[in-house]
Amino acid sequence: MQTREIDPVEDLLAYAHPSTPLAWLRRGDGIVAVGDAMPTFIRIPAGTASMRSAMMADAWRELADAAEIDDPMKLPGTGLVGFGALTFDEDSASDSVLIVPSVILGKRKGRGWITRIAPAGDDLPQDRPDATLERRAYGAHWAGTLGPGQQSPNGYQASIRAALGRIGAGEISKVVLARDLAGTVPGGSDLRRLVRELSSGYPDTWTFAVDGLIGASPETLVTVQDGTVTARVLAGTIGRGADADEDNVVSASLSSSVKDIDEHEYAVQSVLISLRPHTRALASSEQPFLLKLPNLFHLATDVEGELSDGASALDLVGALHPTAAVAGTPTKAAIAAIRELEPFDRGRYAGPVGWVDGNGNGEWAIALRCAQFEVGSLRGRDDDETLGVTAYAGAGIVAASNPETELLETRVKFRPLVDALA
Ligand SMILES: C=C(O[C@H]1C=CC=C(C(=O)O)[C@@H]1O)C(=O)O
Repeated sequence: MQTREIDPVEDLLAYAHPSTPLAWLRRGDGIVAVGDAMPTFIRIPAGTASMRSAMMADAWRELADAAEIDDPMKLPGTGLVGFGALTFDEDSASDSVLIVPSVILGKRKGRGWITRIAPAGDDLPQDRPDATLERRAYGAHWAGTLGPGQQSPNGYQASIRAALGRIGAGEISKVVLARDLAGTVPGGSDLRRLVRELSSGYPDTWTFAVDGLIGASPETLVTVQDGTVTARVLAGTIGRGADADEDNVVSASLSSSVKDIDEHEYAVQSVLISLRPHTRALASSEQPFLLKLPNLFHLATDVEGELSDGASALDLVGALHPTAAVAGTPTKAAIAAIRELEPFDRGRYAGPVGWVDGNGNGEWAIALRCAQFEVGSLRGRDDDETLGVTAYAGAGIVAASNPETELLETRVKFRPLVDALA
């Protein structure tokens, strides 16, 4: 494979495939797979005996070890890259995937590049590596529908009450329960429009499109870059106020809410415990800070350490997932409660989504504020066939949770997707 510096491209998404975009963006920077070039898929289906993230990490290591890497730039996202989306639950019926595109365009801090990945023996262009790049005009505006999914608002509140019973009985301390919205989008929709709207409306999030999973997540599961490991833990949420004064009131109430601070602390501890064996000098701030997004405030804690054992970003994904920001505490009992109290399979919602490179560096988010589009068989599909879509949002339940407030919180978390699909 070969990476070459090119003039930075203004709109990376303009080069992506309209119906199966593969993209990872933040503040206009990022990487996208170009057009129709067929990627290589590493699919880890349901029912595999061992941990799917470990199988993926092994498959990636094998591929990376065999690759000839020609990457003079050595920036995050240059060189050999695989885009991944893993299921939340090992028992999910959905596949976990790692996709290696044959052409990638990237941009970071004013520098642009093109990466071409080809089987050994194939010729790669020596000069003007971007000569054949073609922008694709965005397709017509489209709107989708989203309505009740398998978990109704009443059903959701009933599940929260059941969870509160288990918390009261001492079985669990925290569990994150989600609900779903289901709908369709017209056949032939240019899904890049949705990705573009999410990345411009929520520039501080990781905006992703991987195998039909599209969203804008504020939560960094883990990044690894040249031996430095970071994470951004989020838990504890309140909707934005109508104006600056109301924003001050609601954000102050979140910062002082014992319930939210508790909920947050479980999530921070789960990340610290999982990262500690792989790092030295692991540090996090004592107090969470307020992360302000267009739709809500979160309590946030940034974590940073130095990698001590050569683990790859994918290895750390396996060690960290599922954190208590999306599962609960203790993990096993929380997963059992989720399986019983959520009447649907989460698929890749709340799972790890991101990329890994040939040296084990990478950026991974938790797939939140997202929807799964049924694009599995999209290429070669009839253009007028509508496309199914399911969106998900959840909330952390602790002893002091109120079912109605948590339901409202999921409504606020659905906003990015619901607005962008409307
Ligand atoms: C489970 C979700 O959010 C998690 C991440 C941040 C804040 C959360 C909360 O306050 O409940 C959740 O733990 C979701 O967006 O679907």
